[in-house]
Amino acid sequence: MELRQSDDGSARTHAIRAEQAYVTGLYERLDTVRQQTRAALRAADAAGGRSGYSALMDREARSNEQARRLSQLSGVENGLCFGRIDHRGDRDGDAVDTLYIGRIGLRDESHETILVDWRAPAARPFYAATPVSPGDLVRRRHLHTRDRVVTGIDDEVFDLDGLSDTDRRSLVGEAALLAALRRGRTGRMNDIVATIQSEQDRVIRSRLQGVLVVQGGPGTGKTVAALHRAAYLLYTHRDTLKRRGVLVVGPNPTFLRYIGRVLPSLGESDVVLSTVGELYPGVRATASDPVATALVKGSDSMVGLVRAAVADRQRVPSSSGMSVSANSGSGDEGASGGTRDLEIEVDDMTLRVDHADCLGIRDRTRSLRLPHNVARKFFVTEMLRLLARNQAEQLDPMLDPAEPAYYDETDLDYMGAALWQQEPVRRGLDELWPLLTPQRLLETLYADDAALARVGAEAGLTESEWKGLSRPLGSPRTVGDVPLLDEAAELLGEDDAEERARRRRVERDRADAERYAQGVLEFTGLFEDPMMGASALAERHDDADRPRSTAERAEADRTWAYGHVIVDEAQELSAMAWRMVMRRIPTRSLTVVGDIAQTGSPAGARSWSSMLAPYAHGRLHEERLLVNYRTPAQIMAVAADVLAEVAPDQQPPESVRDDGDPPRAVRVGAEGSDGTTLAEALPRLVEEELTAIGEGRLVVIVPDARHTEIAGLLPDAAADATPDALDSPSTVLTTTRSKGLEFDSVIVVEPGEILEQSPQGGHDLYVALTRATRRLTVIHEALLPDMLGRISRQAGPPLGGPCVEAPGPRLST
Ligand SMILES: Nc1ncnc2c1ncn2[C@@H]1O[C@H](COP(=O)(O)OP(=O)(O)OP(=O)(O)O)[C@@H](O)[C@H]1O
Repeated sequence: MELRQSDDGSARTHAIRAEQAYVTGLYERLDTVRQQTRAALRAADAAGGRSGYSALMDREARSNEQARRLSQLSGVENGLCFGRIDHRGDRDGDAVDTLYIGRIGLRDESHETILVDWRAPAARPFYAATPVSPGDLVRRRHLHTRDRVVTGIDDEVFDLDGLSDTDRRSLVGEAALLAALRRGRTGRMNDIVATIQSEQDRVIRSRLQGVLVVQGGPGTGKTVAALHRAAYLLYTHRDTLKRRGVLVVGPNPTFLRYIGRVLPSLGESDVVLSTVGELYPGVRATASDPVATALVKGSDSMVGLVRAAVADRQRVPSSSGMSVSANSGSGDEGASGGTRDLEIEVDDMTLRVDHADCLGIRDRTRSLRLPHNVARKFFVTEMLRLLARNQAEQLDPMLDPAEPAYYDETDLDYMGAALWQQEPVRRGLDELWPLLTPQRLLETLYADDAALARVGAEAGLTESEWKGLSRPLGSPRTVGDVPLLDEAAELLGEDDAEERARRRRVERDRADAERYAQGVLEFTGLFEDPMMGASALAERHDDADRPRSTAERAEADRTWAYGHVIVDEAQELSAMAWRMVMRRIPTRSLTVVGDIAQTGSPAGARSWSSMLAPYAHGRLHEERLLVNYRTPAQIMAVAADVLAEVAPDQQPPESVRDDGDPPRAVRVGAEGSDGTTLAEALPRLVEEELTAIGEGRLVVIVPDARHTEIAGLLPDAAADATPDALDSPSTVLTTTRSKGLEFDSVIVVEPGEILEQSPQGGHDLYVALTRATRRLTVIHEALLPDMLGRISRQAGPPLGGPCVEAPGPRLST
């Protein structure tokens, strides 16, 4: 496209006008495509033709595809086109070849590309070109738009000689990146599709296979790059990933809500977002364990513990009246009591099975190496046979057991089946080899100290370790329990007879409903209407088993194998959590995003290779992000001092921004202040900071133990870590809950206490200090830790008021 300077305006104005004309054309085309898709959706919904369940499924699939396309087209309204690249070249004799880059690809009526999808290979130079290696790019232009209006342009010129005189005059310099970074925060992460940097682009376009680790300090764009990678992979490997889906694992529901808008804005909504605490279908765990317990539950000795817990429920009768645990399988019955025969009272008769026979059946059942619930069928059948034989002997003592007819297996099976209907028989056998859910297994284990001691010893736990697991029945489930549930589910397996029966029932009911609907249509005379079929009518009244999207099916299925998994804040995952995640991705196609320097969980990672090598089978590839796009340099310098103390081997990232306000320290309630208490000073400080940031977001980050107290001082701030907490202008969070988030203003309360609160306290403090995009204040009664010396030095000498502060808004007294 040739830009011409008009007589009545600057070259820039003219360039914007020209871009506006192009962008208007793109929106017109978008409107047309939307109309066409809407019509296709209506047609798919109304399609008649074959009736029956499979035809219904086909129709649903077509309709879902059109609906997905329509939602993609609606998601790209804002910032449809955000850039253009001019290649050196002479296609059609032009001096430059121009491509426009946007959120989706568009073609005009004659199938010429008018907008290139940002994920397409042709768009790559827009992100990858640098002044050092520009390839054949002459210029990269960012287009800024509001609604459908072009409000500005930014150019980066790689080859001035390649531009015409007019083009050169129209160059504008405002850096698109910095403009994006300076925007006030809204509590929701935005996509960065217009300003992806080349190191991030490498991450985004890395190949699908293998384990990609993205290590980077705070604010380096790990999360946002990982989300763009999800969109890129879905675009590039649509066939594979459409069937298997993509899972994004984040640290908590607030974080998931924070990032929740990015993928839809990139036209991808069919992705499962989950925390570790929600990864087991039907479970929503948010509570956490004390540090020592979390450490034990996260360690891989839990593999042995869960295995021993299952074996502990495969019992033989004992003389102490309770069933004897028999973990060893050797026949040595352990400490719980001596041996006893199985005795069950049925119809005035005591049925008996020898202890040795019970032991033999149990060991044979175990040797099948089937999951516990699946193997139960064998155990029960064998036990029933022996009970039936005993019953036959007692009913007719004259029968000679040596007589062949006596041992007719069919008779015994028949008698056994009748015995299975008797409550005492069921109860007796259930006690020996119960049908177990993972939840029941763990809850009853935690509530039974004797079982914990047995099972803990078997798994090699110390007394204090297994005692840390003890808790009463009905206690809230913790996030650390979820990987153990998953582990237990693997060992227990499912007896899927019920599910198969359910499906048969659903199909039968659907056929009934269709027959009934056909009758209704005939009765009402509507059967001649081509828009109305019996299956469609039946379906209107029953959509319980309607075909669901890949994401919906994946989310509901514990054994679903995803096509790709992205784990964010991955340093927090314990060894047990990794086992759970890896079960969901047998192909090991993963993106692992995190920062070892920010590990706060006692059971989290200290090194990527030690955590991931066992799974990666040599296919571990690491990319590093080194530039901090969030935290201005002055604030980052304070955080870097903390990092140097707590993890001297880790490098802090370099800030791209130096435009924040100087960080400050405010001392209250002690020497150096006028005695103002924290309770008086904090609400005023919050108010001042909110005024200073205008429309943005503020967080007060507190030591774990003081969350309730400090939330009580700030009634207007959101304090529960609910997903919508970030909709409020101010929020009170612990460091754990603030992971991955960012705020215009951050107030850290009593950093010394955060430092001391756990062995990982220094890392927590580093996380807290790096959440700020503009302003950081530390408020404290106790002396500041030495590692925060810079903030007090920056603050200068005490002013004699309640606070010691650097330039910037002062706390009014
Ligand atoms: N290329 C970019 N263009 C515009 N904004 C960017 C870019 N890269 C990162 N950002 C912004 O920088 C901020 C930090 O990004 P992000 O949260 O992804 O960092 P992170 O590495 O995950 O941080 P942390 O480890 O602290 O969670 C976000 O606001 C993000 O939108």
